[in-house]
Amino acid sequence: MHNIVKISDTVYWIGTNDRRSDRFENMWPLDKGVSYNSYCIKDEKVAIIDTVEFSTHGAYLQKIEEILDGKNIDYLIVNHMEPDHSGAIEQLIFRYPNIKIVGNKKTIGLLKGFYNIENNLLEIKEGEELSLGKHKLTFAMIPMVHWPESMITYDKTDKILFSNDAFGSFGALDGGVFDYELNIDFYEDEMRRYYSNIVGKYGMQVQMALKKLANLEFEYICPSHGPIWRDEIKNIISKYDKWSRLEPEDKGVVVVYGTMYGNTAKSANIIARKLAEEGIRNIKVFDASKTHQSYILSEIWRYKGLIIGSCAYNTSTYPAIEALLSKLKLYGLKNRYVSAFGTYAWSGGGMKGIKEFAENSKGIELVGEPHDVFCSPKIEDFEKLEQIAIEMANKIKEEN
Ligand SMILES: Cc1cc2nc3c(=O)[nH]c(=O)nc-3n(C[C@H](O)[C@H](O)[C@H](O)COP(=O)(O)O)c2cc1C
Repeated sequence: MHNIVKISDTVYWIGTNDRRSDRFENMWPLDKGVSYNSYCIKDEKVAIIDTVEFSTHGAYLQKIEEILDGKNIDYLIVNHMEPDHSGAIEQLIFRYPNIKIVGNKKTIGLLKGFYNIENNLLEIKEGEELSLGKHKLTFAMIPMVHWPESMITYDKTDKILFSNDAFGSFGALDGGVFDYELNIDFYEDEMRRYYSNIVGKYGMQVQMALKKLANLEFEYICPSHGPIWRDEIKNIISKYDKWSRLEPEDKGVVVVYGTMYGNTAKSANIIARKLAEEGIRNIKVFDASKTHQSYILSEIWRYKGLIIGSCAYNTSTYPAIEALLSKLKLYGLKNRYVSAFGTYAWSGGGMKGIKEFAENSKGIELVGEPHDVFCSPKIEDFEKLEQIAIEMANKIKEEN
């Protein structure tokens, strides 16, 4: 068989890679692509778990045809209805008209909504079992991770967890599919980016899902994007636990600023240099207009310290910083130290949004005295900006 990956004797990865789309959800950059993972269990009965994004359905159907070798598909299990996974359902039904679609009550509503599908449905409930012959599958609901119909499928026989978007990552699968075949650092970063961008708002629901998983014994986690996890299962579960509790992973500081003419950037550089002199080794500096929010959010999820700067812009915070703050508020960022700085030329306003965010968000501690620089930083500003860095560094160093 060509380009078909076996997880066990009868379970296959039949996903596709997308290196063509610029953005995921038309928003998050896909510099290194993304995979849409689908799986096939070929037992007495044949089940497919999720499909792929529409644009890759050609390669997908070809793989299925090769694996089936003339057999029919009995079930399509729909763990998630987001179109990057449900995008080839219509094509699958067209080729295999007797296929029964398995989902929960909410899946069934969305099948009608997106594709006008109402027939040949099998509604399953939490804990119910579906037998394929040797393979016994059970289902658990993980609502709002990150859609209401989200569920996971567990293969009791081969101890495989089909985890839906949980534990998924950006990044196409460049040959390697299993974690032990890959450079894990890259996918860990892409998993953090996926988590913070896509799932970040639903930490509480992820915590509930993790509690359900704790009762299952599995040898493989097969998510809907990115690598299949075997050797790194403990590691990725512990990362998910941290991220969903909004606990930082590492000591370090993100410095992010919004600037039109570079004066706010000067202040950011002064702060970053002082952080380094104070012994902070992980310092990530971003111009919010240049680096996509996707990457900045990911680093904010990683580190405990966050220093935000903005020039005044029409009495308010610079739009690129405002957009970032609005995401942080929506996602409920907490357990962070935050400092503020700004630049202005008449009545100010750049730091307004940052201070409001730091003062009004639960679990955020404002560190240091926010400092607004008149036009461009001068000697008298340097000390105040450096003081912010010193106080932030002290807080970070106090952490275990
Ligand atoms: C379009 C525009 C709007 C501005 N709005 C304000 C404002 O509302 N209040 C203020 O004090 N300064 C305002 N400024 C001045 C800038 O904040 C100031 O020049 C600052 O030094 C710019 O920093 P930067 O070099 O980092 O862009 C504005 C400047 C521009 C170009």
